[in-house]
Amino acid sequence: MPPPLLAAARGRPKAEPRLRKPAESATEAPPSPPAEAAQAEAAQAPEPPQSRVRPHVPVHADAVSRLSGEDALIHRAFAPLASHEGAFGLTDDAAAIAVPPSHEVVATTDTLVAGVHFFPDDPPEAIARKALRVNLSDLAAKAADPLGFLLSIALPEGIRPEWLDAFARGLADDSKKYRIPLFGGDTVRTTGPMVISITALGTAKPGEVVRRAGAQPGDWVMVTGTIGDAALGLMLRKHLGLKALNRLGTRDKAHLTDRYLLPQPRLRLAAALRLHATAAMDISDGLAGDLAKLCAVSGVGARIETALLPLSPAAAAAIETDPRLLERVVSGGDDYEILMTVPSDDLDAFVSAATRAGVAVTAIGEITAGPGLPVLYGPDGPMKLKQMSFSHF
Ligand SMILES: Nc1ncnc2c1ncn2[C@@H]1O[C@H](COP(=O)(O)OP(=O)(O)O)[C@@H](O)[C@H]1O
Ligand SMILES: Cc1ncc(C[n+]2csc(CCOP(=O)(O)OP(=O)(O)O)c2C)c(N)n1
Ligand SMILES: [Mg+2]
Repeated sequence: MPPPLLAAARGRPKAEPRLRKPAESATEAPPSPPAEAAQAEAAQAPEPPQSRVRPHVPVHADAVSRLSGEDALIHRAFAPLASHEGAFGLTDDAAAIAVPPSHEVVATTDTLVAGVHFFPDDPPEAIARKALRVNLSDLAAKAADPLGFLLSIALPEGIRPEWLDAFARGLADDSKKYRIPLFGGDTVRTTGPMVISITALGTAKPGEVVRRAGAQPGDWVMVTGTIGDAALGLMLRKHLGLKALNRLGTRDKAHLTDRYLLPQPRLRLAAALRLHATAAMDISDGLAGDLAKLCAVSGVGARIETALLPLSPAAAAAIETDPRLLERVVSGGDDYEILMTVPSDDLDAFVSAATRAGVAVTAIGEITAGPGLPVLYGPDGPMKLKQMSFSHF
């Protein structure tokens, strides 16, 4: 016996087909009519039915959270971050988000894998914040304003509730700090290492996004903050036993390892970038390799003076003891600073705007006619790098 609903459906008289005949269906696009005919057809066509506007319905999130362990976990850890009404308290299939009028959506995603991007025993708060911040850094490099983010997390066996609560706390802190609410995500079990993937959405006015393509010969090459701290911090974390790093004082060491753990997305630079930068990107893989990518898509070359690189006192002290560390500084990655090019006529205005925004910027070289790989001049002339940047493959 079929269930009553199915039986009723079977007994129903066939409805008139409402779709077009198969020959005209979407699988084979009909030839496009001439413009005049199309206009006439449009004039006669009935108004498309208006879709129903559904009122906002209060969400019974507590009841949902009682359904399964997975729902309870999502409700407890992540729902508090879903402050946007359109995230429906993380109880629906998808979020529905209004974009501010006359803006476009800027979308970016980055994945972090335990053992590849962070150490499994890093503090869970810091892992969460890093996962969000590396995405915010991409939005910052495009001069976009944060709108919201999606979080997918694959958890191995043995992750304790306290770990997840701390992870959620770190994420909540940064979600508030950078005013970027959680729109949704996915939580799954994995038999491999932990994987955290965040997709950040931002907004910008059409044409305002600063591209990697756009650098012009004669532009200044500039960076925010300091370069190389995180790469040296990673060496410290890996206990590579390098004298130059081990000899640093406790505060210097803490500075480098903090810079590895917690990137500082330079979102405040957005207005200055929009006004003055011809090209921009964030430095995730390493200055030399990332500049090479920017040059390649811009069809230019670059000449960098490493003596001009902004270094923290800790990095400067380490390089002074062991000059070979300069190579790590320019190619190690994990900086999450912004690399941008600025026409020489705009330099003063750009530096003033950045300074007003509280972001330090430094000119480190110039864009040359190309295309070609950037050349980095060190104390002994052009550097011959074993590799320009981190690469997964
Ligand atoms: N699996 C993928 N599917 C689609 N696009 C990808 C994928 N991986 C990378 N990309 C795209 O390739 C470009 C370079 O990626 P990546 O080097 O990771 O940039 P970023 O340093 O900004 O994260 C970006 O436009 C990114 O969106
Ligand atoms: C435990 C650990 N080992 C090595 C690194 C170095 N590292 C891993 S990925 C990466 C580059 C950035 O990651 P990627 O996935 O390439 O980010 P994207 O360029 O897409 O933003 C670096 C420098 C690290 N961060 N942590
Ligand atoms: Mg990426």
